[in-house]
Amino acid sequence: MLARPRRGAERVIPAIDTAELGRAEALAAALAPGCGALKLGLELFTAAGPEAVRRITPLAPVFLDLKLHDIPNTVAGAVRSLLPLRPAMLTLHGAGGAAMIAAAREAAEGAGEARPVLLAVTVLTSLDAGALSETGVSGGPVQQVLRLARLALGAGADGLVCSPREVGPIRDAFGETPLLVVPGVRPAGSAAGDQARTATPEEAVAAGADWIVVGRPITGAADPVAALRAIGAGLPA
Ligand SMILES: O=C(O)c1cc(=O)[nH]c(=O)n1[C@@H]1O[C@H](COP(=O)(O)O)[C@@H](O)[C@H]1O
Repeated sequence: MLARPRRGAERVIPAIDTAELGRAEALAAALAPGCGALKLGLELFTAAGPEAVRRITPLAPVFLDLKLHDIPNTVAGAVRSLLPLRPAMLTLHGAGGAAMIAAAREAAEGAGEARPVLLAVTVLTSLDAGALSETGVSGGPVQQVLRLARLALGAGADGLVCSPREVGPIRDAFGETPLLVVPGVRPAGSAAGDQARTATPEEAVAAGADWIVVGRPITGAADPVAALRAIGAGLPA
C-alpha cells in the first residue's frame, strides 16, 4: 500500500481534471516529479477510460477517484475490474453503507500487498450546511462526516476524504491511524469556485491532513509546475 507521506511536496496530489488524454498526459509528466500522487477522476475516466490510467501509472502513483457508490456486489465487481490497473488509491462513497465498503475491501484484498488504499468519501466539499440539509441530512457537515467516518473505518476503509474543516474533529475522534485525503484546498487568493468548505494548504496540513488534493489552482495556472512547487514549499518539510 502507498505509504503515508512525510515531506511537504509528497503531501500534494494534483487533480488532473480534463477530458483530453493528451493534455492529461502532458500535465502528469510535468507534475509527477514534484508531487506524491496524481488524481485521475470521472472527467478523464469517462472520456478516455482505463487507457488513461495505463498511460499515467508509470509516471506517479495514481489516485483513481471514481467515487464508487452502488450495491455491494456491483462495487466489489468494479473494484476487481480496476485492480489490473494497479491504482494506488481508490474512492467509494461512505453513504453506500457498511456492507458496500466491506465488499470493496474484500475485493481489494485480491491484489495482496499491492492493494489500493480504500478511501471513503464523507460529505462532498461542495456542500455547505444548507445544501446538505436539502439531501435530508440535518445536523451539519461535521456531524455527518463523523458518522460516515465511524461507519467506513469500521467496515474496512483505510482512510477518508473530507474537507479541511473536518480534519481536526476526525483526528480528535479517531486519532492518527486513518489516512486523511483532503480536497477543497485553496491557496490564499485563489477562487473557491464550486467548493464550499475550504481552507489553505497550510491550514489543512496543520490540522492533520496526510494528503491535500488541489486541482484548478494548479491546472488552471499559467505555470502549473510553479503553482505546485509553491504549494509544496509552503508545507512543513
Ligand atoms: O474525492 C475527491 O477527490 C473529492 C471529494 C470531495 O468531497 N471534493 C472534491 O473536490 N473532490 C475532488 O477533488 C478535486 C478538487 O478539484 P479543485 O476544486 O479543482 O481543486 C476534484 O477532482 C474533485 O472531484
